[in-house]
Amino acid sequence: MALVIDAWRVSMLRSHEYSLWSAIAELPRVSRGLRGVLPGDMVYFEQASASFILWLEQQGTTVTNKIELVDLRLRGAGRGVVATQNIGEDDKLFSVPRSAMLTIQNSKLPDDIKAQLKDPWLGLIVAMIYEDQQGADSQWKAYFDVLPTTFDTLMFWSDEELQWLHGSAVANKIGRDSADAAFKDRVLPLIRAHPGVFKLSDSSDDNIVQICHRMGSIIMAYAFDIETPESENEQKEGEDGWEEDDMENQQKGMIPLADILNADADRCNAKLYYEDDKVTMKAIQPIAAGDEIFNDYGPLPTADVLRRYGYTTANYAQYDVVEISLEDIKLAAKHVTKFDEVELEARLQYLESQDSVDTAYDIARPSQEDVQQFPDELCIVVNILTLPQTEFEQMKKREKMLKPTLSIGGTKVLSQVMVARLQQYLQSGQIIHHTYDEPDVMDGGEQNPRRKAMALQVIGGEVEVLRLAMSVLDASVDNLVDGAGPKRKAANDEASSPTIKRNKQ
Ligand SMILES: C[S@@+](CC[C@H](N)C(=O)[O-])C[C@H]1O[C@@H](n2cnc3c(N)ncnc32)[C@H](O)[C@@H]1O
Repeated sequence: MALVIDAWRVSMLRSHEYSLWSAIAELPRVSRGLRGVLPGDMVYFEQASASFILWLEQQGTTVTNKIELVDLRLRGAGRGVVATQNIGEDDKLFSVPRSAMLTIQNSKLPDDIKAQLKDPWLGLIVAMIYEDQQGADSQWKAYFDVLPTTFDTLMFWSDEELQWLHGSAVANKIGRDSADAAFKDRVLPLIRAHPGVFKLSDSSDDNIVQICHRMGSIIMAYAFDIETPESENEQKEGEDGWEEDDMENQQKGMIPLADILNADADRCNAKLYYEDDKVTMKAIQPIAAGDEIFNDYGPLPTADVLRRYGYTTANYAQYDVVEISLEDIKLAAKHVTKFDEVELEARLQYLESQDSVDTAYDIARPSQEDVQQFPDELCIVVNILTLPQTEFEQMKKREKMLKPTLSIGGTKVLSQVMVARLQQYLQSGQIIHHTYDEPDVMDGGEQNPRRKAMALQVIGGEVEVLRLAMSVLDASVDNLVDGAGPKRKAANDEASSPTIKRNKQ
């Protein structure tokens, strides 16, 4: 099928002219509507898009004339791609040559520096810093001009803003300190050791670490795990007779245009296919004219979408989870059983010896496909922690683990944990003062109302998971009298085998 780059370019330039001029005519109205988007930004945004499209063509990218790059800042989604005509399933949307990808291999970073960068993430960060510093001399200049310079990912939230997420385990997963340490210990010395290469001699250490954070955040939200071309695999296979592990065949890289697609759970309608010399984005279902083209970020909880990508939509709520820690479980077990530390510790040591205890567990929504609301591993832990002493001794002697069907004791422990977790969420203050549909969350002089609204969405989703879990635990009390326990999904029923499953999370 012939892909028509000219039509794409012309259509883009037309739409560029149209949107540029109509935007200028409507500036007072548009800029009021676009929070934080100033008139100068509008022009720069359009120009950067137009240059990017010309650059794609120069790089050998081919694009169907049925799609268009659009400005979605009104709904806080930056740039995106929409269908301008109906698109059929399997239709090619665009192909990007491998030579246009920004990878450490394709970068002009000197080979001796590349050789020192074994970590794919840090390697790509350094390659991007190098290319960005080259300015107009970089192959990717026009691409850098459409990449973001500010972020709403959690890495960039202030401590005060992170308080809005109080209760959610996501606040502990940001990894700012470890990223800082990696940048200071491994990237900074490399950059300082090659002042002629990186052109950052005038920048302070803090400044360079900030640049690392910018590139790291772009990679987190935009990069792909790039599959090695089949031909290279065959070559390698031929050399030593062994097929390489899939993970080893992947490197991190930026794929211009493929990464302009936004994503939303349930609305993914396109997929990237790797070929020897290029990657091709294809429609995986019919797409109607006017519809946005979406990629897939996978089944991520809202909290992780916010952490990694800096936005939230209601569609990810189906994957929301509440993390409960082993510490929370121990406290609740102590309260329910009245066992002393020694007794509880003996059980934990036993679980540890069986490789059957983890530091935290996720409680999921009951509706989540192929995911247990209460993981079997968790059920076994709370059952064993609450087992009467004689039964615990017998179990050890028999060398057989309990079934993962929740016991009365286990259910009580989990109920206690849910109550304790709910209190932690309440301490964020958000649940008390706001509800989902209270628009005043956007007002009240808050410095960053969008961030606050997104935090509220995360907390609201996780509290809903807790509420659903509590109602299942409550309802199971009657069943427990018959020893049935809370219902689990049929698909997971193999887990009720008498031996414990050993898959650590
Ligand atoms: C791979 S990029 C997509 C292109 C991006 N919109 C741009 O203008 O560069 C991922 C980023 O796009 C934004 N994004 C992706 N999907 C979104 C959605 N459904 N709603 C809002 N923003 C979205 C987020 O800022 C995310 O970090």
